[in-house]
Amino acid sequence: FILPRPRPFNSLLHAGGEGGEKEWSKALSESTTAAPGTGEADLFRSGLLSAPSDPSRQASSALLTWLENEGDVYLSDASSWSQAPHPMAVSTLTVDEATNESTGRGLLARRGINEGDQLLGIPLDLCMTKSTAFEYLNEGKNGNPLLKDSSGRGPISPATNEYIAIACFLIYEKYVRGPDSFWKPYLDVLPTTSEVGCTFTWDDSDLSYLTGSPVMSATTSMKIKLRKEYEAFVTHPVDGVKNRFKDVMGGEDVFTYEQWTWAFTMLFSRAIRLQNLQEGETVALVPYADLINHSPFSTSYVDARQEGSWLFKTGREEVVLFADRGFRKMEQVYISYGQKSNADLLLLYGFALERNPYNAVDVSVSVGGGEEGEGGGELLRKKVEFLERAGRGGIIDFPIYADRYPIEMLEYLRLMLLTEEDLGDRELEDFDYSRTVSSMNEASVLANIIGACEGQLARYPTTEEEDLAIISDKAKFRDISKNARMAVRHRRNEKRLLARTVAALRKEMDSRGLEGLQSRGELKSAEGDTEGVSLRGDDKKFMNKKRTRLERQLDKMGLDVDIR
Ligand SMILES: C[S@@+](CC[C@H](N)C(=O)[O-])C[C@H]1O[C@@H](n2cnc3c(N)ncnc32)[C@H](O)[C@@H]1O
Repeated sequence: FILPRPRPFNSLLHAGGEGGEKEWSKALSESTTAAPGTGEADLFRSGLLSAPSDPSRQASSALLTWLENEGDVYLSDASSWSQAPHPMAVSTLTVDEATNESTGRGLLARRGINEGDQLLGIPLDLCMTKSTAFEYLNEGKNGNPLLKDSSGRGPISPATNEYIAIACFLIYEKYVRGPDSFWKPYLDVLPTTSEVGCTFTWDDSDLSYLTGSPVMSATTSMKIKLRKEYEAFVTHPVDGVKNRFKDVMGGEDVFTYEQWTWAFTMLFSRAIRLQNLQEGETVALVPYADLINHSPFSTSYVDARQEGSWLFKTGREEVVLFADRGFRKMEQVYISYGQKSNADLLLLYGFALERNPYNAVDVSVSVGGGEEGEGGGELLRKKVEFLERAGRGGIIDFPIYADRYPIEMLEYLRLMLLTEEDLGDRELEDFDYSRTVSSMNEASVLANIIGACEGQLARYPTTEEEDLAIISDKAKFRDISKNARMAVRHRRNEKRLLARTVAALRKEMDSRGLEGLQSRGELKSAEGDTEGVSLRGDDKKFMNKKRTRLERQLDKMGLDVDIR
């Protein structure tokens, strides 16, 4: 039993609260001003909204109407009985303040927002999930035709990966159902592939600006992965949907690879993993919530909960968001997409940030110096076995941040650079690698990290200064594509981060009196003894390869992508 949602009305008799002076004056002021927040006209005057005739502004309005009509979502800027005015408004013209690049649509505070305020509540059945894909494609919900192949099965099966199910759903609704789709108002606000600009959709000319960056190999393997999934789900001669549903999906202009790439661009850049559902986790495209841009400084995350108050649960689930801090009127509201490096953001979201505390460049650390089986004495063998027992054999990627590197990396290197002399008559198990083993060992560790960073720096065809010169020539810089500008800024930031790490490590070696060991050549003999710690970005000949953070993240999405 759901009460009809009350419509706005202004009677002072229903001011709510305890009827005290404060309530009374609040009610008075709300009833005498046209709208307590910022109306669309105010936003337009401030340059935050385009003209009412602008098609992208009309598409935003159509989305809000759809949410109000189909989901009973309250998005009005007027207050109503028991309902505060909705606190946000859609802007079609947001920009990144540091770079002045367009960041597409975004949500703005239309009045002051307090920390803890609920910002939105979207019913789960207006979200695109594997379940809704099944309801619309397999069961013909809301007037959709029933899709059945020759053996009576629909396109989505329990075994279908969630991302692939939603990709199929998106393409079907946008390109097959088109104007008849229930989801049209939502599909109409989704950007194009090039507006988002994930690196796996860039052309070769734009990609060439990323030469030397670890994003390159991640991009290449993502392309390979998407192509493989396309061939398995769409064009496979027997099991592919083009063959199974020839009449609706078989045509040359639907379920194309371009549409597949667009669907995955939408998924990577705006799908949310809802964790708090009654039935566990699900991946979802959440209309309206997905208009909020990312800030690495935000601590707000979107998640699900049961609709209604703690007393009157409706049994339905909704997606909610609460403000992590106060927002001033007209300020842009941000959420966090997670603690992501610029490389991850560029690959999956098509942008990188000038200020990002989670920015990191991954360097690879491996056991064994050269070809498999080459070199390696007794001590190296023991180290490899020790690491394998600890589940850390083979190659490991460690993120280098601007101001820190993982303690785990130090521990790993201390072990790998341990000499016979350090060992004495003890076993490898007897050491506490979270502490300095010996001055010589510590100097080797720091020198190796410096070597890894310098090795990575040497892989870029341009220097940081050259990149800066390109960025500073404003007229020329504007003339290259947006992707190319992103790439140049990104590679410059990677170089800056690595150079800072090198400088900080040199300083640390100096302050700990370790620089002397290195310059006197004593380190060399220490390294010689270890027979093979190496740090490198792109060697393909590693044994027993470990997964990178991004690979693990993609694996969680059900996409087993090999990014090396
Ligand atoms: C979930 S959507 C947010 C809404 C989006 N701006 C739109 O127009 O639909 C994520 C996309 O927004 C853009 N975006 C989000 N945060 C950004 C930021 N801080 N800087 C630049 N672009 C951003 C990127 O294109 C990203 O792929």
